[in-house]
Amino acid sequence: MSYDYDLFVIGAGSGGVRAANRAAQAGAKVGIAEERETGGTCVLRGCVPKKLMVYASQFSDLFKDAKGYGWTIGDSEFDWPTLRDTIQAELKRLTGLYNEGLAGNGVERIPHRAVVKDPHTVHIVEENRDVTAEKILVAVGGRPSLDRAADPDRIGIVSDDVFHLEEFPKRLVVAGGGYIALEFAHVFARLGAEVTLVYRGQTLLRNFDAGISARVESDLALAGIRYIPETVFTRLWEEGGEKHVELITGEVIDCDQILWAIGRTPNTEGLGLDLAGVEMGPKGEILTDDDYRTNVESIFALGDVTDRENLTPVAIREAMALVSTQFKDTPKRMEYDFIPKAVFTQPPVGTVGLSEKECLARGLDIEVYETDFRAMRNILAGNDERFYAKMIVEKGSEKVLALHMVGADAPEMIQLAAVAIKAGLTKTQFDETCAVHPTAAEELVTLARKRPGQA
Ligand SMILES: Cc1cc2nc3c(=O)[nH]c(=O)nc-3n(C[C@H](O)[C@H](O)[C@H](O)COP(=O)(O)OP(=O)(O)OC[C@H]3O[C@@H](n4cnc5c(N)ncnc54)[C@H](O)[C@@H]3O)c2cc1C
Ligand SMILES: NC(=O)c1ccc[n+]([C@@H]2O[C@H](COP(=O)([O-])OP(=O)(O)OC[C@H]3O[C@@H](n4cnc5c(N)ncnc54)[C@H](O)[C@@H]3O)[C@@H](O)[C@H]2O)c1
Repeated sequence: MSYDYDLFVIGAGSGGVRAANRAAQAGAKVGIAEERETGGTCVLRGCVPKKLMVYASQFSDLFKDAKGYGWTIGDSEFDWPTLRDTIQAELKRLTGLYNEGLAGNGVERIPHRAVVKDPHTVHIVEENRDVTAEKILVAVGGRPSLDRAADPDRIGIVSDDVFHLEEFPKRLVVAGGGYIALEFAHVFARLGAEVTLVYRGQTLLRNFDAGISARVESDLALAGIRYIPETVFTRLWEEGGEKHVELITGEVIDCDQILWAIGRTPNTEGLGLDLAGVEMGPKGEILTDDDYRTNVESIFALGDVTDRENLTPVAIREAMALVSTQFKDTPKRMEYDFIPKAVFTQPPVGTVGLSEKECLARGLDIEVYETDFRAMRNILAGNDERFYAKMIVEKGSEKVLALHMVGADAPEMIQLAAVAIKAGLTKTQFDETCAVHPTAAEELVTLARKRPGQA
């Protein structure tokens, strides 16, 4: 049987684009459909514009810190439309580069919504035509969730909307306690907004090590962010040019914007997967085996739509493993242990390996080394920000199992520490590595302080 394509990819985000390019480079005939712009969440509504906003927001602390170093800074003023429009122009440039990359590799790009019709057929909705493929890859990602019961009129915004706001919100209320809620709470607070964070749970970043959660919570106060845990929104409304949110406690907060950052939902609604017989989980995530194959032999899925580890580098590595296995005859699998993670709070989080709680739950015999200091840079600045690090070491083997940090440059440090930790290096090997002085990172090769009570 002959098909129009060897591989047809639905969704041109981080995972889809990488799979399409690599499969085409390996000689496959590839098509890719995208209903919005090429690049997907990370490039257009996630990592990239978020990180640019983080950079923009860091200037306010720099201006404050500069005084202690002898600088007199005149009145500084932040202009939201300038930042918003500059970011959008940069994203347009990046989308263009992604399109050029696909074209350069000979991938046929269809700028429309596509849905699955049967195990080898994809329907291009706007063109009302079908294409056939030997293999179909579903890489449609996810979208921000919101609580429809509390917000039936959609008064609140979601992360996608943040990058297009007409006006800068002087008072922002955020629901959530994960990556997105925390990153935006810090960004907006530093850009000058009065921020309130409302979280339904007790422990922020609940899947992280408890040391990180505790430090991230105390850093909210340093940033001037009001934090209300164990609370949810019950009602949102607009009146007199303002937005209002009622909390389950009965308190009403008047504000300019309300941001839902309560998780993401896989984009599988109306995608035809049920017609093709593809199995999905309770959130609508696509279930696959370790080679990204669904229960339907010719249909594959990866990235956020599978709701494993919803991170760009994971989607990209999954795509490369898929192409190696399916199109290059060199089977490969993504390794999910030791995925380094960063949360771009201020100061940011960098982490790799199991949390202390997970180590204990697995019955591992561990030693915990901790450090908590005020970095040199902050002393003259009169800035109370601290650096926290926890290293978890397996007793006996001395292997470093995990490193959890909150502090300036932690995401940059964790990328490199992850190489050593994934390679299975021991605490002694860390200690035998000469320090770089004066840095905060040197603490990682001089960690001597075990938690009190440990031998
Ligand atoms: C605010 C925010 C910040 C983030 N920050 C980070 C970060 O700092 N670091 C990090 O690693 N990760 C971050 N992420 C997560 C990261 O963006 C995702 O993990 C990554 O984009 C997943 O890639 P993907 O290919 O699975 O899906 P996506 O990038 O979401 O791509 C899916 C694409 O499919 C398209 N599509 C959907 N349905 C159809 C259809 N039927 N037909 C055609 N096209 C369709 C969509 O329009 C989209 O372009 C962030 C996410 C958000 C929301
Ligand atoms: N730096 C990064 O790498 C980065 C940044 C942003 C997003 N991401 C990815 O995107 C995913 C989605 O991010 P997210 O922050 O939306 O989800 P999340 O799952 O990380 O956090 C959502 C949080 O909201 C809480 N919540 C749920 N309902 C609530 C309610 N009604 N009121 C208050 N709180 C409520 C949940 O308990 C949870 O803690 C992340 O898990 C991550 O994989 C990564």
